[in-house]
Amino acid sequence: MEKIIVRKSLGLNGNIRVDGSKNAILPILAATLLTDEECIIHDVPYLEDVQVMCKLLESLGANVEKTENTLKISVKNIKTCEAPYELISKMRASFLVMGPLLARCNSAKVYMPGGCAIGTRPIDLHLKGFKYLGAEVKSESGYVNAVTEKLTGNDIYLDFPSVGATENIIMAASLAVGETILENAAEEPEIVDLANFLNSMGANIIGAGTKTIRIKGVNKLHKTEHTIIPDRIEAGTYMVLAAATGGNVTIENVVSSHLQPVIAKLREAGAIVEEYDDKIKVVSNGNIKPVDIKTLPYPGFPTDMQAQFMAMLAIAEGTSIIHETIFENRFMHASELSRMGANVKIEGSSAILKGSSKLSGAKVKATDLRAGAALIIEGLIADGETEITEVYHIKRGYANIIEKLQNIGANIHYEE
Ligand SMILES: CC(=O)N[C@H]1[C@@H](OP(=O)(O)OP(=O)(O)OC[C@H]2O[C@@H](n3ccc(=O)[nH]c3=O)[C@H](O)[C@@H]2O)O[C@H](CO)[C@@H](O)[C@@H]1O
Ligand SMILES: C=C(OP(=O)(O)O)C(=O)O
Repeated sequence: MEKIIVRKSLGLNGNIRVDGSKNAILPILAATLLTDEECIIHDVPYLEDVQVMCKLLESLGANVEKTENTLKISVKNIKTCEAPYELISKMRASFLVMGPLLARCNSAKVYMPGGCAIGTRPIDLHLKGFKYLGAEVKSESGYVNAVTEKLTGNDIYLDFPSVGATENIIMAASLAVGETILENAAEEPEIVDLANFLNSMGANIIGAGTKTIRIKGVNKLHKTEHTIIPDRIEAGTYMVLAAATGGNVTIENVVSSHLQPVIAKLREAGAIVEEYDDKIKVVSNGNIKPVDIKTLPYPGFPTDMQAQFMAMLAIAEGTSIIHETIFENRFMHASELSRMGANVKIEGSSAILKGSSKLSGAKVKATDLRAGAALIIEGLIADGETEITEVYHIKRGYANIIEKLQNIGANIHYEE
């Protein structure tokens, strides 16, 4: 069983380049199903999730060509409108093929992506969107079946600004007849990247990045070439890691406007954060001040950075409170961090952290992707050695993380 071994490594120093965004490329890969022409995608992060999505596209009829950091995808013909269980069940984002399949073939059968360690993660808002666009949607045992004569634009209000539902609806509405107005849409930068990708294929989408998105359906989408935005969560993870270890690290290939809540909270915690055009430098003496955090939809503080901050705040001089409002079960990392000496108590959707400077390495388990990142951060500031298992979670979202951290002086490696 593969493990990550981490030893205390303070004062990390150097540069790290961030890859293209996982959460941007996954919907964009799904969107390639909307055209029979070739899509070329640059700055591709070769993550486990990207490999799964490519396999899923291939199972539906895509021809996928990989070269260094670039993917060429053509889906001349859709072979089947049924997305297989084995691939859909591997990750949540696989459900994003439903909107494109429905738009291109007028029918789709997709297995439920299911819940996961961070919450139940229902898909009701995606399905509500398809129904409003004129599809007949049936949830059968374990899968969703949807058919339509032709999708038709409509006004859709999302009860919650779900990232995935916004993406699925935008993709489906792009080839619908007439206009769709999506209210209370998610505003994440990854939504903007998807809309830019679709517009470059000939779609007519305005308002992405705001709460109201207008999509005028077009008859056909065509070939395109697109570069994925930098991964703000990967960047944020390295920023926290630099602050927690008392480092001096420059993170390259970042859009600092995507990281404002993370920057603000790091500054409150005592780190110096300098913003440049496409770089951010984090300098810290390792003395962390307590801060309170509340996760919120963008532009609020991202839930995907909550675990990493918890790891850092474990050594703060005082009490911090973290309130998780997006997922109902996203504190699985708390008990793993406690094994290393973090003083954290969970009360409903809040975690109360009493800073403790005494952390020591332990055998711990990555319960999900960001939990895994948090354990790496904790391992770098804890005395002795930390052994992290279930590292496949970490590989879902961080390409070459071990090499990147070794390059800035971290004592970390894989072990079989
Ligand atoms: C691949 C990808 O982009 N993943 C991101 C995406 O996930 P994802 O798109 O799954 O997240 P959503 O924004 O949809 O989910 C947010 C909340 O809405 C709920 N919900 C969602 C859909 C639905 O139909 N019904 C419903 O109740 C979810 O259970 C959750 O509690 O946004 C999350 C919130 O920023 C991030 O943590 C994930 O990293
Ligand atoms: C929760 C995450 O991703 P996903 O939605 O792909 O599970 C994440 O990136 O932290």
